Amino acid sequence: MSWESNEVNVEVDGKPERTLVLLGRTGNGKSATGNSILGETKFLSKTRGRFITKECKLHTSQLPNGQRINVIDTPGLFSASSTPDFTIKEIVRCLRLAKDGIDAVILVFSVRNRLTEEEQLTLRTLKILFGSQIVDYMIVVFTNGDAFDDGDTLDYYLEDCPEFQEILKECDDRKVLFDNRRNIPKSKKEKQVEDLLNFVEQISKKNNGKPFMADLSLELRENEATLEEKQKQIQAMKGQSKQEISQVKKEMEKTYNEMLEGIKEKIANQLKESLNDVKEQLAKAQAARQETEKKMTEMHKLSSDEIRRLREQLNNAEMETARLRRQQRTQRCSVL
Ligand SMILES: Nc1nc2c(ncn2[C@@H]2O[C@H](COP(=O)(O)OP(=O)(O)OP(=O)(O)O)[C@@H](O)[C@H]2O)c(=O)[nH]1
Repeated sequence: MSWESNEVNVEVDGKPERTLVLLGRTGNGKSATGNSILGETKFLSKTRGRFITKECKLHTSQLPNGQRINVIDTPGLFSASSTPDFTIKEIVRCLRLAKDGIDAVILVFSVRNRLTEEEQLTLRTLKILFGSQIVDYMIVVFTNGDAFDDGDTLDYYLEDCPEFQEILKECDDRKVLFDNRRNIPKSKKEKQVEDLLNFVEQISKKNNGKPFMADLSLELRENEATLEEKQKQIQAMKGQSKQEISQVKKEMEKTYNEMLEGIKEKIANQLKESLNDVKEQLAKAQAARQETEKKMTEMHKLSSDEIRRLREQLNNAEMETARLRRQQRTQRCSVL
């Protein structure tokens, strides 16, 4: 229990618990945002040293209205350095942690970091990987709100960042600015969390209370429930022979592994598709950049040639003027 009774007022539609997943590049402030949402430091954020989130983790807090807030922090899942195996493993871990599905996907960006090329393709990647309905659950959090302490605003900042336009348009402009520093005024701390959680409630209403990825989470949970049931059966088989017990154990492990492999394969196929798409988009962007550079070099060469030509013309004209002057002088001398 972290938020005290008079803090963070959110109108809830009765759901006792909400699960939020934080996604974003390493260093954008996911763990720090998770702590701000929970109202206390539960995730390790690299304030000092070089702590990097290595696997999906869940922490929980309770709001004054009794609602539990589960926050899942993730490692940088879509960076160029993450292998597909690692990403699949972490997505499965995240789905397992989100027992009742995901109520909101929080995309975390920092107003202090420029977007990388991969980040610019975030929306495409997420849509291919998780389906286009992901946008109905998305909220964009911009961290390092303190960068605007001198009076700038997020809207003013975004005017200069066309790369965010599509993401924000697709998620109905659900965006919140977070200042994750610990010693900020209490009212500021509460307001940013309240704004975020009000968006979560809005999302739930819009999606008729159905969380995101609920089906896959349910599939995992049901299989885990079967697994637990089988384990109980094994414990109850005390009178049976070792052979019989080992047979049931084997069957149980086989069924569970098959289910897990099925889910992993589903995710792997979608991941492959999204990685190919990212590769293709990056190659296109690189080709376009090379083409522009080539054109610039040609233009530069053309203008250098032009300058050289004009300079030669100028030299010739000067030489001609000098020649004419000399001629005039000679003529004048011969007349005299
Ligand atoms: N001034 C300021 N610093 C922030 C803010 N949010 C995060 N930071 C700092 O940014 C750095 C990175 O934050 P993290 O929360 O560790 O980032 P992360 O995205 O979780 O990174 P990984 O754990 O590596 O995935 C830390 O030093 C934070 O203290 C903010 O709003 N303002």
